[in-house]
Amino acid sequence: MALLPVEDALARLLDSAGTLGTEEVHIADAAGRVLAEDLRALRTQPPFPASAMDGYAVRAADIATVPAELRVIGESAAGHRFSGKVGAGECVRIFTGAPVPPGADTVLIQEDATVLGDGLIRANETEAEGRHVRREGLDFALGAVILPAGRRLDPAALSLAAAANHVRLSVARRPLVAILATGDELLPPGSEPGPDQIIASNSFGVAALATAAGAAVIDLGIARDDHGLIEAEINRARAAGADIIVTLGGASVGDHDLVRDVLAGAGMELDFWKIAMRPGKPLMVGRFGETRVLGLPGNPVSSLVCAHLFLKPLIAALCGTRDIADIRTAALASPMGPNGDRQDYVRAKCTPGDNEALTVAPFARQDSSMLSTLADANCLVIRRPGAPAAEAGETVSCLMLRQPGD
Ligand SMILES: Nc1nc2c(c(=O)[nH]1)N[C@H]1C(S)=C(S)[C@@H](COP(=O)(O)OP(=O)(O)OC[C@H]3O[C@@H](n4cnc5c(N)ncnc54)[C@H](O)[C@@H]3O)O[C@H]1N2
Ligand code: MOO
Repeated sequence: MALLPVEDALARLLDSAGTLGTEEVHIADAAGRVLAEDLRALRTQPPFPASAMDGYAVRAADIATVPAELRVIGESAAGHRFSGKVGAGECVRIFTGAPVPPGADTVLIQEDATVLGDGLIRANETEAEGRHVRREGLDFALGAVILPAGRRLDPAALSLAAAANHVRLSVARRPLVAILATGDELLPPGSEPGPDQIIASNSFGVAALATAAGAAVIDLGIARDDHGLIEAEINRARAAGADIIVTLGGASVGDHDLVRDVLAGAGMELDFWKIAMRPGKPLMVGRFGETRVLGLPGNPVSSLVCAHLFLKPLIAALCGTRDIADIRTAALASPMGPNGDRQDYVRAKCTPGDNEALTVAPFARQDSSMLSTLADANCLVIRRPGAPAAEAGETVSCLMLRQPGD
């Protein structure tokens, strides 16, 4: 039977994945969270016509012909407005951010004025009306939608929300991701492995990816290849209220690959198992009601590549937003052979050239057990199923894992 294409697998995974409800968080704790509803300004910014420069608040008509002498009748500083009005032949010393007093319509920067003493200045340049004046509401007006629902609260969004006087924000509840490693051979880092043992690594990368994507994570540790032990951990994840259960390993066809059987026995509804992808063929997706299950293959590279392609977008969808993969085109530094029938994600390194155009060098070794090559890669060259051989210099698509050149 033909394996499920990657795009179809992703569409099925994301189908009906909506937000998990909302909660309020203090703005200081809201970084990376996703707005649950449109955010409206609670104030107008700037709340008054404000000077954009240090200088003198003047009437443009008074300096239409220069040089022109003006009388300084007061000062307007940020936080301390001048309470009077500027009349003909008058001006007010003003600083950046300060309210422009009534009567004045322009700010003459101080570089264009000479202080004459006795409360007088001389304007040496003309200035158009409204110059260096930020009109009231230039940034946003009371009641305006400043950020849409679904916007991730990045640095600019957080500062904007704060400027609009929000202190608590309604955000999508974080999905809870429970991660379970399986395998008799696995020990946690810091252990002294026996001759047949290795260190369980996948949970750490997958947890980091899930956290960065906006999830809360519980690490269920390592279950041995034992039906009862794996089932106990799955039950623990469900009791903890996991929205996504991620299993690592045991997803393939070997005699000790028990995960799928255990999950099925526990009542998981299997959506699909095995997809047309390399690495990551044994990916398994199912659900216990609203709890989604993502069975990632045990090979470390397969686990992380699947987490990038499937776990990240699923977390984003459950947060009410979209994960848009960073895919760039690059010229191949060396030729690639024809691809097989699975979509291949080839570990590679992208480098920007003089004109910013990218060149990508695929690595010779593509074993899905090799974390050293994955850590060295800054991108994955996407090779379509059945893609013909590609010459050096041909353009290919690269899924970025880090910045090019990094
Ligand atoms: N006869 C077949 N054999 C395999 C097939 C197949 O189609 N037919 N598929 C291969 C592919 S592709 C993959 S990927 C692996 C996936 O197997 P599992 O998901 O069952 O993973 P395991 O067998 O448990 O482990 C594979 C490998 O990864 C190591 N591992 C597992 N968990 C971790 C962890 N948390 N941290 C670090 N390393 C881990 C494990 O020791 C094994 O070396 O199956 C192929 N076989
Ligand atoms: O597809 Mo497996 O994930 O090649 O190593």
